Amino acid sequence: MLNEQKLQTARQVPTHGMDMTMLDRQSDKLTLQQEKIAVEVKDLNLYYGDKQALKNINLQVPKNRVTAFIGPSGCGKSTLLRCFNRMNDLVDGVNIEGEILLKGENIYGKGIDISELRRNVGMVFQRPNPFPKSIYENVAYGLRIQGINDRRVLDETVEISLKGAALWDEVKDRLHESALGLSGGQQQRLVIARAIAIKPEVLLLDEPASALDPISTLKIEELINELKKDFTIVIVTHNMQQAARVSDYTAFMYLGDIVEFDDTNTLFTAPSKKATEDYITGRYG
Ligand SMILES: Nc1ncnc2c1ncn2[C@@H]1O[C@H](COP(=O)(O)OP(=O)(O)OP(=O)(O)O)[C@@H](O)[C@H]1O
Repeated sequence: MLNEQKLQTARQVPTHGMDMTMLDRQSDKLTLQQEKIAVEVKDLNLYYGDKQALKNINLQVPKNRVTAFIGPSGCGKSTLLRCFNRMNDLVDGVNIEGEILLKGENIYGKGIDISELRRNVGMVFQRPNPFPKSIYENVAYGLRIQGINDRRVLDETVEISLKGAALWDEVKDRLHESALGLSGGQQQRLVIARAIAIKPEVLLLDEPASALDPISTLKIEELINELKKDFTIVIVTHNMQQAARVSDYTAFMYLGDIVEFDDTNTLFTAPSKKATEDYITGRYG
């Protein structure tokens, strides 16, 4: 139902005051068929005890793109994100069925090395969580636990990662000072530098800017746009404008289902499901 009339209608509905013209930044419609797929979710069900939190999820996450999960509180966004690096394994009473393929291998299969998985799939949380160590040691941490202590390699990685996280200029003269002395926005970029230092395939961002002020939020959004050149990014956000600004593809979730998944432009301007339209136009959620 992506006809011109529907597109016009969808563009006319009020969308939480969102400026939908920003979505015209992509002149060409992205199509999943033309993408390389980084992660594939197949028939994924997740139960917390008796309660089913994810219902038969099937999803292809395109490589070197930003994919956003949106939907009302409790719909399963964070739960789905945490499946990508098996963070839910840590929850008591959780039961997971189905497959998630990363580089063709089922991460829930037998013989999977969880530490190796988490090296390949990095994660950044809502609240910045730097270690109580120096800025330098925070970024070098992942290499050190791999046994890499060569000063030249560490120096180079710290510099490249901090540059990659758009933080280098602000901290290059205080690398050996405590990371806890940085502002919240700087700490979040430091945590991103720490995550990218070990060159993961996929970077999971769970509401990475929701605890930050507007300027820091903008910096994180700009950073996400840069990082997708090197990483596949999946982001959970409550903020629909943010999803529209930063993502290439968006999944709208409701009650544990993916109701609709499409390129962001289409999902926000011409959703094919009424539930999606109701959500993005503020009728519920
Ligand atoms: N550790 C847990 N144990 C039991 N139930 C849980 C647990 N974590 C989440 N849930 C339940 O699973 C469902 C999905 O939660 P989840 O946190 O994934 O939703 P969400 O869409 O990310 O919500 P929010 O936007 O509020 O963060 C909710 O009903 C929630 O109560």
